[in-house]
Amino acid sequence: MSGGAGMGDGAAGTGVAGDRLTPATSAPVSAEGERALLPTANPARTWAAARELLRPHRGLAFGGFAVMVAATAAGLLIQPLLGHIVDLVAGRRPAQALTAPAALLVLVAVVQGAGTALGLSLISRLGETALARLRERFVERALRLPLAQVEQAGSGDLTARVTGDVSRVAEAVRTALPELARSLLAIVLTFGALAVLDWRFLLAALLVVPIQAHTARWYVRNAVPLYARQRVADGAQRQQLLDSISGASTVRAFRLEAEHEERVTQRSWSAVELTMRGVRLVLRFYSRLHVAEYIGLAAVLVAGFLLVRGGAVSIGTATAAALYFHSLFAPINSALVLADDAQAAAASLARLVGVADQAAPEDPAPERAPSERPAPERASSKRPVPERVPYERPAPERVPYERPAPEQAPSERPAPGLPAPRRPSPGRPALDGQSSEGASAGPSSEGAERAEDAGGSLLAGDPVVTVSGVGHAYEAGRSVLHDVDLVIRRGERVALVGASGAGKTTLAKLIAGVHRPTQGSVRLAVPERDRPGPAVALITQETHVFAGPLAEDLRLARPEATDGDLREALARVEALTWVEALPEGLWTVVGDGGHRLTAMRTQQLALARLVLADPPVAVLDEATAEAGSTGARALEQAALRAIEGRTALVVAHRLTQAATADRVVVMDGGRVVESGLHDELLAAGGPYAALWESWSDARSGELHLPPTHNAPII
Ligand SMILES: Nc1ncnc2c1ncn2[C@@H]1O[C@H](COP(=O)(O)OP(=O)(O)OP(=O)(O)O)[C@@H](O)[C@H]1O
Repeated sequence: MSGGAGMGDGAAGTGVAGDRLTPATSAPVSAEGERALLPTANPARTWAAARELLRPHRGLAFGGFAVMVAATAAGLLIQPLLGHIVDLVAGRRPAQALTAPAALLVLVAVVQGAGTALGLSLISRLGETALARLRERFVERALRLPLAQVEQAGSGDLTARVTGDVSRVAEAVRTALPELARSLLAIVLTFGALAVLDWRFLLAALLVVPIQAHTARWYVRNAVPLYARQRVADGAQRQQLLDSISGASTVRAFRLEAEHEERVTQRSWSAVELTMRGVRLVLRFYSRLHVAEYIGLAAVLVAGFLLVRGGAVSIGTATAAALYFHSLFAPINSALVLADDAQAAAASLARLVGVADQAAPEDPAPERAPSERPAPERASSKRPVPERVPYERPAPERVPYERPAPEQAPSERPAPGLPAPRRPSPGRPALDGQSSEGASAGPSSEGAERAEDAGGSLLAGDPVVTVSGVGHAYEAGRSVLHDVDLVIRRGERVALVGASGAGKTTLAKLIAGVHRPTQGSVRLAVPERDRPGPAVALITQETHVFAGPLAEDLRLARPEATDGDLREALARVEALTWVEALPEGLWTVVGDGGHRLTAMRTQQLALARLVLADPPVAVLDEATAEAGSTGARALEQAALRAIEGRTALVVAHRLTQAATADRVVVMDGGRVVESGLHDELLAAGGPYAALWESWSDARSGELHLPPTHNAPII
């Protein structure tokens, strides 16, 4: 039973256990078929992973097992001792004759208790150690999963695995596993003891085995797929709750409350329905077991009656046999119940192994630039400011969509599609394609080579970001970007504007390297700097403050920064005053459980981290969206100061950001539709002028756009 039970799960819809063609992991689609969830290991791989985890602790495993066998065997002396007492009483022996067996009973109980406690603690230690290793591996891999994969699965799936699945497996390791081992031992040894009393008792007791084996097989056959579906439904339900709650303002803005309620209700009910099916299954399972127990007990009693009548055994021996059989009820039931827990735990384990087995990224430190300084001890468990790398796809033959950079003199403007003219300049810094994730793995280095081939250094006006023929689809067949060409030149500050859903965030993420374009290429060519660091950093409004002293949070971006550097960075984004006013200044504990920071302050810290990380290219996406209008203006100023001297792409949700940019790029329907100076574009009376007008009207309160209107983001 336990073998089959332990193998529960479900690689939902991916094949049969042991089938050699079954992939080791599968990426199930949620019950609604809407999301490709993170992969789940198949049963064979789950077993193998469990064995791998236990292998280094074989000594502990054998020791624990031996102690448990000894303790259980000692416990089996109780029934014959009780039988002996029955014989003494039936033989009308004096009361003193009971003293010795009674004393032995006490001794057996003490030995059994102490042995069981020791054995359980050894087995628990074994389980906890293995679990700790699995958890470490899971977290290590989870932190390195490609963001696109996590986004596709939904963070709820990952959250469900980190919380629900980890605690289910931990609970099993702490309680179910040791108890299951104890019960299985008790069952096997008790059958042995019955044989020692008289082989005919064993025969009578074994009558139940076919019934129970059939019941167990029936249960496993039904429970395995059911538990797997339950896990998937659970992940989908959590994801829906997260989607609806975290996007509550959007849901309300677009009047989608009813639709979301409906989706939550649907997913909850599918989870409830599966749970109820599980309950009914368990009830039917127990009723079959009880029938088996009473058939078995009746058989042992009849055998005892016949054997005593034939003079083959004493009443005491028959009593001991009946007690043995009765004592099997508890371990058999508990083994089956625990097998139930083991089923659920195995399904959870398969989901953890599925993630833990994800191939480690080629780059051992994917979030860092290849030449980035060695991580100091304190930074090892934390992630730096999200920073990304360029990647390279074979660039199709295209003429880049490009307008001359505004600061260039007309005579210096390149012809459309041609690189900017280069002037010899001995003092210019050399080029390097360095950046974060995967740069060393190859693709990104091409950009560097090309840049160096082209002259080895950059001037103001040289392309730093080159987007060529880029298209992107989050889901196959549903392109959200089409044929985007864009060149951002050194030192240029480009504002990206457009209606909601135009594709601004997608383009920003592609440039920051969060996603790979499904078509075309994004190249970065950045100058080599004295201090290695990320080539490009992205700030979104989902900035995070890690729990701990504020100084440590800032040092994620530059671990070797002195307190003076931190203060300088804070001053640059106008945060130093409030930081120094905190109870312990830079050492105030912030984040969960610490001093709570407003959204605006959190954004300021993100900007200070950007200053410290000092990337040549900065991508700001909605960095000021969280703040109220006064705060937004202050943040706008802080952002301007943080990106001073960098090549920057700013997703401008307030068009004042566009008005002061070097160039405005307007997107609509996943395409770049206009590009130029604010004044030029206003004068041209095109899409930008229309956006500006509706934005200005909305700001002055003359126009109140309905929430579902395809309005510019403001
Ligand atoms: N992770 C995703 N999975 C599937 N579709 C997505 C995803 N992210 C964005 N989209 C879709 O891509 C399109 C472009 O979205 P994007 O967020 O890039 O636009 P945007 O201009 O930044 O809009 P907003 O300002 O509202 O964020 C939209 O239709 C959006 O629904």
